[in-house]
Amino acid sequence: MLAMETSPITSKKVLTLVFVFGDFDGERRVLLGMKKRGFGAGYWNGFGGKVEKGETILEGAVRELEEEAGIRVSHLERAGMLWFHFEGDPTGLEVHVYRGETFEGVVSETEEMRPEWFSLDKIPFHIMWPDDQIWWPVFVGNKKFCGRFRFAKDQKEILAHDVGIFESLPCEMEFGSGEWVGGVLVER
Ligand SMILES: Nc1[nH]c(=O)nc2c1ncn2[C@H]1C[C@H](O)[C@@H](COP(=O)(O)OP(=O)(O)OP(=O)(O)O)O1
Repeated sequence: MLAMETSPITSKKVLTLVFVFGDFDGERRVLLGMKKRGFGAGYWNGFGGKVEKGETILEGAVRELEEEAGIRVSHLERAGMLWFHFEGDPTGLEVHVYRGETFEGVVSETEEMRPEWFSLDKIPFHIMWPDDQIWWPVFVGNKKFCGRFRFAKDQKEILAHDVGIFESLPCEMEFGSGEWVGGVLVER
């Protein structure tokens, strides 16, 4: 197999992604938001965004959830880390994924997101980032995970990826380490 040509990553953006789960008469659901503008507009996703100067990643996650869905959480569990690299873009994304189980306040639509509860057997993967269906089963299985995805320039096609289950986070795997070979990540 030939190594695929990749463009280098020279900087990264640290982002958060929060999924809140709830029980509705015994049916487990997850709160997703339809992104109304910006990066990933038109996709259902968890809530999150950039971590600001002076706040921890967890604080950033809590703030974004309140700004985008109107709810406050006192506890979020660290669930996974995802790295994204788009061909031709030197800035990689380091996304910290969190899970929440309880919250205060009323779920509300905001300028950025239209929230809706989805039963776990009706997750709208066809209207989500294409990587989501790959790591989702590990995430809902309550395993800690790390995943790396290399997207084509069109931000739709996944050229290479791998997802691993880890005992604890951050995982030993590092963003940008290893070499992408024909869809499988090969460690250097
Ligand atoms: N491939 C991917 N799969 C996924 O599930 N979530 C992704 C993703 N790539 C990015 N995200 C998430 C991380 C984060 O929660 C969100 C992007 O947040 P941002 O706040 O950066 O977006 P915006 O362009 O709206 O930013 P602002 O310009 O600050 O409003 O999308």
